[in-house]
Amino acid sequence: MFIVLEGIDGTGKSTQVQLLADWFVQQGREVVTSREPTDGPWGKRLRESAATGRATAEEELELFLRDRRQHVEELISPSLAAGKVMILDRYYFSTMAYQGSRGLDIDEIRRKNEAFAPLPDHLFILDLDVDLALQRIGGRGDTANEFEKRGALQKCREIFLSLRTEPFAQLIDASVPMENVHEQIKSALAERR
Ligand SMILES: Nc1ncnc2c1ncn2[C@@H]1O[C@H](COP(=O)(O)OP(=O)(O)O)[C@@H](O)[C@H]1O
Ligand SMILES: Cc1cn([C@H]2C[C@H](O)[C@@H](COP(=O)(O)OP(=O)(O)O)O2)c(=O)[nH]c1=O
Repeated sequence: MFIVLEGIDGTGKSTQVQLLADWFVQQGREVVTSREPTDGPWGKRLRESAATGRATAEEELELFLRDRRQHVEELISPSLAAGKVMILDRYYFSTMAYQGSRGLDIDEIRRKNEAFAPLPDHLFILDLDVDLALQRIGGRGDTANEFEKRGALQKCREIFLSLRTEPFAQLIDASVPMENVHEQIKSALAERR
């Protein structure tokens, strides 16, 4: 089973990945969790470029694709082939949202990814107001840099919301306490099994 959690920064993805993984382990399932960008060489370069000043959108897209190709080959596909539950914190829907918000063509981003990246069985889109998300990660959105970030995140949120009609997608209200978000995800899984 391949499960992906998406949403803008601060929506609670890494919190929910951990809660969900613990729940599957309690059911006796073997679980693998991971995240993108990865901790591999391409992912490290992406985090560095974010720290040292941004690459162009095209360069970023290229790096995310390289990082993801390696992730699929080395971890995602082998884990699924072994019958494990694979839970990911971000996947190519983040590329559609973030690099799409920088002006790249969203359908083309999707095509380039789906050429090699398997579709998830479940995509949970954690949705939260941008101001609340920024509050959770400690940014108030009132410096020039944060103001710019706020606008970009707003676009990302809209792109994530547009994915809710995908047959494998489920919109999750991330504004409620974390235990309640976890319950929403578990009941969506139970309904679709
Ligand atoms: N449902 C929730 N309500 C309030 N705070 C939350 C909730 N879920 C997570 N948090 C807190 O918000 C912050 C961001 O959560 P995190 O899981 O790191 O988000 P993400 O991985 O999406 O960036 C953390 O401090 C976390 O403890
Ligand atoms: C996977 C992915 C992430 N990103 C961005 C989203 C985040 O701002 C950043 C991820 O960095 P990370 O440090 O993992 O942040 P978070 O804890 O919020 O997930 O990279 C893209 O722009 N494109 C992508 O394809």
